[in-house]
Amino acid sequence: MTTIIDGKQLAKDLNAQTKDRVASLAQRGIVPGLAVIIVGDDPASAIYVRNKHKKAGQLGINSVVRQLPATISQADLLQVVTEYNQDPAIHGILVQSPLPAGLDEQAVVAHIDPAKDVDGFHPLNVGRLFANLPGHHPVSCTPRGIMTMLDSLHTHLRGKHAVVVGRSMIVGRPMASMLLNADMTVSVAHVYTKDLSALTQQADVLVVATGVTHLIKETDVKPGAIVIDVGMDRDENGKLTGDVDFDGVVKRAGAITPVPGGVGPMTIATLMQQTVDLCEWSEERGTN
Ligand SMILES: Nc1nc(=O)c2c([nH]1)NC[C@@H]1CN(c3ccc(C(=O)N[C@@H](CCC(=O)O)C(=O)O)cc3)C=[N+]21
Ligand SMILES: [Mg+2]
Repeated sequence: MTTIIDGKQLAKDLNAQTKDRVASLAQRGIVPGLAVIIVGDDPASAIYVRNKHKKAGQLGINSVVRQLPATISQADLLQVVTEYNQDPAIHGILVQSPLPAGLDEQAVVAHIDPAKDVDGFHPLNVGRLFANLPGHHPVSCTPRGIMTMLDSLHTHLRGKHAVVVGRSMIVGRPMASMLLNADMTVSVAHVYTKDLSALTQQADVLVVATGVTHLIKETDVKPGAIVIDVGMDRDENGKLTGDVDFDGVVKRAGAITPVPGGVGPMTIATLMQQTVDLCEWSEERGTN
């Protein structure tokens, strides 16, 4: 029997925990604050930001959405980040990706106070994850949410083989680091990988984040494998689908995430979790 990993339900469970933590903070007069900066008027980004804002409100997080024109200068954008860096009511800052052409996204991310870097994209936090340094630090929300999904299966990961397909800064690379930090043997595949299928067939845990619709078929998967689909692709009818051919792979996998209703909802729930983490950590340090 194949386990369908219910990302919606897991997100609900995680959000309930986050809401409890927010309530405990409220008893001490503390409200976690999240600043979401959105530049330009990309309609998909607007929907994502609205969803995050709505979820934050439901959990008692104070979310501030700052809509900026696509014509804003790099210097003015950095100044907005500075403003939130200095605002004690804000614990997490997120700059919605992608930024319009002409703006330097890496420079903007590097300008965020690492202690408020709720996406975990700041180079300092990327380095902390890569080095597996001890202590509190934010990490990329999608792979962290995937680790929570893996935890929910209560399977032994140590020494098992994880194959991550995709090497982006947001998913593939931090995912590989987290799986390595969980004592897995990790392979990272990408667009230049030769004989991808021979590699993916060795995976006990297979994470696919390529943006290539239905790249992974039933015969690419080891029987009983855990298959995590990070794809958010549109099929020929405009319907959301993944990088994994779910209908085929579900026959062979031990566990699999659907799209939609898998990794996506967990990403948002993890963002909320990490906003509250940042708030609690700043309280522990006494610096906010
Ligand atoms: N700085 C930054 N941080 C982000 O975390 C970030 C970003 N920029 N830019 C855009 C991407 C995209 N992203 C999604 C999160 C959840 C769903 C999600 O909940 N998806 C639902 C379905 C949504 C639908 O039906 O369209 C699902 O998979 O079930 C989607 C997309 C976060 N992003
Ligand atoms: Mg999903």
